[in-house]
This record gives sequence, structure tokens and C-alpha cells, in this order.
Amino acid sequence: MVTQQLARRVPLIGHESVLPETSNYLMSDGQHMTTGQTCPSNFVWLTGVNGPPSSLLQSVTRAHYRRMERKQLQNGRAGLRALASGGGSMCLEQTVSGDETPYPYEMIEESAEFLLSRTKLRPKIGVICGSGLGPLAEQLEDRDIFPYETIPNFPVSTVAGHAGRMVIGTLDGVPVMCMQGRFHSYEGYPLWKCAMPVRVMKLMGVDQLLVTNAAGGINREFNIGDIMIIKDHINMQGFAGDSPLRGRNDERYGPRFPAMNNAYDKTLRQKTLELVKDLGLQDVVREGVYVMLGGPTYETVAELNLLRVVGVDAVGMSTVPEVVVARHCGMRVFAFSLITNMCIVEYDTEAKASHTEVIETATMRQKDLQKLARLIIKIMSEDGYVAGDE
Ligand SMILES: O=P(O)(O)O[C@@H]1C[C@H](O)[C@@H](CO)O1
Ligand code: HPA
Repeated sequence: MVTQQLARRVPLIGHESVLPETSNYLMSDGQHMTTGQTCPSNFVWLTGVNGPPSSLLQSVTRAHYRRMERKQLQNGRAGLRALASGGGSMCLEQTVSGDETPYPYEMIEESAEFLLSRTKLRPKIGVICGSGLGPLAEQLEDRDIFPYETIPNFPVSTVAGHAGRMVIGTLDGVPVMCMQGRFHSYEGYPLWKCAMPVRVMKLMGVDQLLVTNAAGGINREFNIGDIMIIKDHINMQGFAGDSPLRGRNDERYGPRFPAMNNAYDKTLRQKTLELVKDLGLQDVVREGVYVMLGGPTYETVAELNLLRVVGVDAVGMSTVPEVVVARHCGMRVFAFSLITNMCIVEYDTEAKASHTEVIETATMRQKDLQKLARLIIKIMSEDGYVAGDE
């Protein structure tokens, strides 16, 4: 409460190096600083608009600082860390690289505990719904629904076709937690933040993950509406030095250098391929290699030609960070792409890739996608995989 009032009442006024007039500053680590002392160089001051809100500021505790920090991170204005307050001012440390630092274990734990304390279900299977694939979550029964903005430390979805809710419920009696909407790096989120919900799932007890996405078909044998089971990926952003695991490694999740061969579980793929016949989907289900590009632009003809040469079957803008984080913490992963459009590889055409086409194809294929998702969840639950089983 106090932090919200602060956020509204105190504008940013600029940089100072010496503490202003008020004599006693409470540091976020519980220490005091006094007038004339020099603050560390990266900081800014907040000062009351209509006179000093001193009683308000003095009542700001360390917990409030932390909450404010999270608000700043969530609002995308990461990098402001409460350092000291007193009288009419508050000193905020500017951590310029703040948003590059993955959330500490405790913040992920806080999100997990928030959800666990509000649902009776204990899902061991997680699902991430891609663009236009959110209706999968409508299939769940006994649902507890959590809009992302209500979950501590969660980013928010900003893309059409991504509702932005965590839905926990049962599918054919199996408890499942389902992200109805995901986060992409083109929305401005660092890769670790795109994938942070996977760690929340992990701390809630999830050990198998079904990841879905919409993708453009590069393989010329594919058709719009096909479903490609992902057998491998090319982590293009990894080539450029970015990774959701970049930064200090937390061994509580997994090792510094996780293997990424067999990222997409072979047993699950084989069983699914055997059983799609029973769903009548054998003619539309394929296997292939997915590449993630950063987006939000769709690809140029030259880029698509390059991707085909290196063995890519479908191209998208997601999934890889989530899979990397899931594999790092020992989850078993199955992923599929809905081929929502065929990539345009001719120069001489007026045709254009569009998100409208992506959503329309996804809407058209909902029923089959739901059948397939049910099948995969059944296979996962009957297998009874426990993290680390491999
Ligand atoms: O979230 P996914 O990967 O399913 O969404 C794809 C990639 C872009 O977000 C969008 C482009 O149309 O669809
Ligand atoms: N390219 C990249 N991402 C996509 C596409 C595409 O053609 N279709 C759906 N997501």
C-alpha cells in the first residue's frame, strides 16, 4: 500500500551525489547514512511533490523496498533499487543491468507458493500454449484461473492470441497447469524472463512439460494446418551469445553446462507418433526441426533460404528458452508446432506473412490440437516420469 502511494506521489527528480538536507537516511540493509555522506554513484532521488511525505517515507520498511523493486521490474523499468530514504527524499540505486539478472530462487518460490496456496491441485504436468492455442486451457475442468498480473513477479502478456492467465485444472482427471499465453523476447523481455514460469512450475512440482507454438513452414512438404512434433531445435539466439541461463548458475535448478541433445523426449515422440493414427491425424502430424528467431519481423526470403539449407523445417519466435530452462531443471519435454502459414520464399509475390493468418489457422485447427494435447497428456501421465529419471 505504502509503496503504491509513494510511486504516485514522488517523481524522479535527478541525480545527486551527496545526501540532501534531511539528516538521517535508512538504508535498505538497515544501516543509517547522514547528511553530507556520499551515495554510491548509480542512484537517483525521489522527492515529495507537495511537501515532504516524511512520515510515509520513514515507515518504508525493507519489505516495502523489495515490493517496490519488483513493481519496477514488472513495469519494465527495472534497475531502480531502493537504497535509502529519509525526510522528504528517497534514494534509489540505479542498477542499469538490473533486468539482465534472473530472479533469485526466493522470488520464484514466492510465485510458486502463491499459486500452491490458492489451488488444491498439485499438477505434475505443465502446458504452454502458443499463439492462438490458448483454447486448450478451456478444456480443463475444476479450473483455478490466475491472470498473470495477479501472480507475484510474473511478466504480463502483450500479444494478441495470448490471454495472459495461468489455468490450473484437470484434463481427463489428470491435474495440469496451463499457461494461456507466453512471453517473447520481442515484447522486451530478456530470455530468462520469457522462461521464468517454467521455474515456477518446477518449484510447484511439475516434471513434464508440453510446449506448443505457431510456426511458419519452411519444409516444402508441409501444409498449412500440419502439426510438427519438434524433434530438435536450433537456438539461433544462443549462437549470438544470449541464453535464458546466462548469468550466475543456481545449482538448485541444474548444472552450469546442461546437455541439450535429446531435449525432446524420444519415448514420448515415438508413442505419440504411434497413437496419432487412432485420432485420424496421421496425415497431418510430422516431425521436424524448429528454429527460434527473435522476431517480431517475419523472415526475409534470404533468411528463409539460409534456414532451409541448415535443416530447419519450421520457424517461430518462442519455445527454445522455455525448453532450455525446462531441460536444465530436469523436466521431460514434448513440443509441437502448428504450421499456421507457409513461409514466403519467392521474391515475385504480393503475399505477406501476418499474425492474422497465424491466429485464423490456429482457430481453425483447435479441435485437432486439443485431441493431440489430450493424447500427449495421457501418455505423460501413464508413463509416470519423475524428474531425473533419464
Ligand atoms: O507464441 P508463439 O511462438 O506460438 O507465436 C508465434 C510467434 C509470434 O509470437 C507470433 C507471430 O505471428 O506467433
Ligand atoms: N515466422 C516466424 N514466426 C512465426 C511464423 C513465421 O512465419 N508463423 C508463426 N510464427
